[in-house]
Amino acid sequence: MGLLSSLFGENKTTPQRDHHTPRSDPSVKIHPSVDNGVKSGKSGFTGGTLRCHCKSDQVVVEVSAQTAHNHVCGCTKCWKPDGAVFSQIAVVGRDKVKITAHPEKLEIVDPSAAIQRHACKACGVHMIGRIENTGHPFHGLDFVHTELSREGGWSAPEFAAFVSSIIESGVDPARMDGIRNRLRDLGLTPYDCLSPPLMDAISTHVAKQKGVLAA
Ligand SMILES: N[C@@H](CCC(=O)N[C@@H](CS)C(=O)NCC(=O)O)C(=O)O
Ligand SMILES: [Zn+2]
Ligand SMILES: [Zn+2]
Repeated sequence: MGLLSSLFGENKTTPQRDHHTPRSDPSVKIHPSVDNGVKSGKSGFTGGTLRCHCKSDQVVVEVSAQTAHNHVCGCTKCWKPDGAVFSQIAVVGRDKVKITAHPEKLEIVDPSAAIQRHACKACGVHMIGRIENTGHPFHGLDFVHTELSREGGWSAPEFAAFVSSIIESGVDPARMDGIRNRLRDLGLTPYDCLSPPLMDAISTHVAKQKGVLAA
């Protein structure tokens, strides 16, 4: 069935909420950091140390500030721990991020992507996502997975991004209602791109670049 006929045709495949549809699917492994409830961040927290999953010669990244805009992401590009359907990812100023051990083990997963994800060649964990394009709305921010640190107190995930994209990793579309409701139960409002404040920030940046809004 084509895309349009699946959306508008008689054989509509999008599941409708009825008594067979679970309100929430607590069996889904969203991400280990949120599956037992979202932990709050600590005020006054000033950063910590991220380590890759290698048993020896770990890549180490020092982050010397609290993160912001932490969220879970369902896209296929962000690194996820084994068994998780979502990644957990936050941003921090790139001047607060330093690779302090084994930078030679890092490689950029996709140099053509807007976010250059530096992954450990040995264990596959993404240590930083960096934007080199100075015109990008998020230039100056690095993306980090704070679960790679032993410290507690990092900013808590606030929402779920790119939720529909989990289907691209093989999740059955029929489970989407249950998974979105599980995210809502956890306090992570599901969006199919980024959250409204972040989408507004991107469009504000683009509007200023185009000159339709005062810089
Ligand atoms: N549906 C796509 C979405 C990919 C996507 O756009 N990811 C977002 C969220 S991380 C992004 O900002 N990508 C920029 C990039 O990867 O460089 C997928 O799952 O692969
Ligand atoms: Zn590693
Ligand atoms: Zn992502």
